[in-house]
Amino acid sequence: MHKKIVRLTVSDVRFPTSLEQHGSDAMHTDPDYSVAYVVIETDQGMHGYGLTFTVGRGTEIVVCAVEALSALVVGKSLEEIVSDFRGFYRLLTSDGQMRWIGPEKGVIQLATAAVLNAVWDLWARSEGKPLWKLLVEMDPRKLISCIDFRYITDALTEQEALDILVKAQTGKQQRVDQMLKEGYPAYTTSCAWLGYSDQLLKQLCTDALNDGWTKFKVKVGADLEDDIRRCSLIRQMIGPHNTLMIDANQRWDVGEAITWVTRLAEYKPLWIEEPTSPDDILGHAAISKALAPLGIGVATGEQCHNRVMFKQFLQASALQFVQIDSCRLGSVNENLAVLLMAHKFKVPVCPHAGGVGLCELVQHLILFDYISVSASLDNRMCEFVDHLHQHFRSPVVIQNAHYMPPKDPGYSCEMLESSVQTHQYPQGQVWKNLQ
Ligand SMILES: C[C@H](O)[C@@H](O)CC(=O)C(=O)O
Ligand SMILES: [Mg+2]
Repeated sequence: MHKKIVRLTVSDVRFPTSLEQHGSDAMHTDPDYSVAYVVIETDQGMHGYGLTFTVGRGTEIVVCAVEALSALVVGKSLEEIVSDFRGFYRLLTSDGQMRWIGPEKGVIQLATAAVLNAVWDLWARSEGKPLWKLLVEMDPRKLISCIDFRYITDALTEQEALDILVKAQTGKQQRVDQMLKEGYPAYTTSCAWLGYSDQLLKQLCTDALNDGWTKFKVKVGADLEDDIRRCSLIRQMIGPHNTLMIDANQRWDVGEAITWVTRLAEYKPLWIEEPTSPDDILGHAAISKALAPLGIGVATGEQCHNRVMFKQFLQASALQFVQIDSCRLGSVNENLAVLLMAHKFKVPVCPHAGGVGLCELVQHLILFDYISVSASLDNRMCEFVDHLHQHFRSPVVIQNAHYMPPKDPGYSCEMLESSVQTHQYPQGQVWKNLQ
């Protein structure tokens, strides 16, 4: 049946997380976790929900960008879109006038992600499947037809991508069954935001260990003595066999990153995340080379804005862990391209999640990666952050530090209407109360 999109609405929804320093790091000291929240509606009354993540001020600019894109979506039918999803992706990202304010980066790319996430949600709902299942059960050729290969064929051709997907058909059902039983391994960032006191860090780490967590990420980068104290504390608490990662959120220059992380090497971090500017591919390559003898890898991606950047990171051996983000890249379409490139370059994918709704979204992509692309869990895990899940209709389910595959149809990012109303900025009650 034809499903024509007749309306797109977008809301600026913010949560005052900065009040308690949730989400704080060396560069984002007062984040208010927020979303530009998109709802599309068809002439038959079906809805698709999408979002992109932001950290407070500036969300109104993303909202404007979504409004600018809406004319390209409203009036199209879902069938028309998915029969040539690559073409539709290009329509949004290559509009002859709007591409000037990108292309495929910054605010316009965040807005593209929000809109396309809603379209993917609508597609999965219309098929009655959670998104990961829609992807896993899709014919490989159809999947490939959703990806824009422009600018990446020197690293991955369509044929190579197809071969990867076809090869991974073997053993697929066992991996589906395994995921349904055990879930996908996760790590937690919730214990050690930069603004948390040592006392809170200890309390949260104790709780997390009791809940079965074995992999922990700590924010670093503002003050070396603080980092030494906090890393030493957390390493003592988790013991030598659990995994520690550190995240500097782009705080350092290249040389400074190498010196600083070398000082933290005794705490045996698996990776240093975002050591320097997210655009500095050769800088990341230099850091990777310098830290390799210490057994520390470089992870990045939460602000890597498109497949072309990821291509170069991979070509330059500038990262050892690919951190896809469901809202930074151009939705599922562009994430598929990066998952396939990472597989070709043999680099594990450990997605960025957290924020508002990022865990809900990215769990679908990493399940697809395991079942249909990588077929491996080696050195792989997905971030989890324990904030704001109560605002979603189908929140993530974590069991024994694993993401359990979502069962509800769609892409899991429909928010509760009451949460949207009370947190709209600036008119929602939560914000009125703070004035
Ligand atoms: C501002 C965000 O909370 C950021 O610190 C998240 C992040 O870097 C991560 O989860 O990794
Ligand atoms: Mg990070």
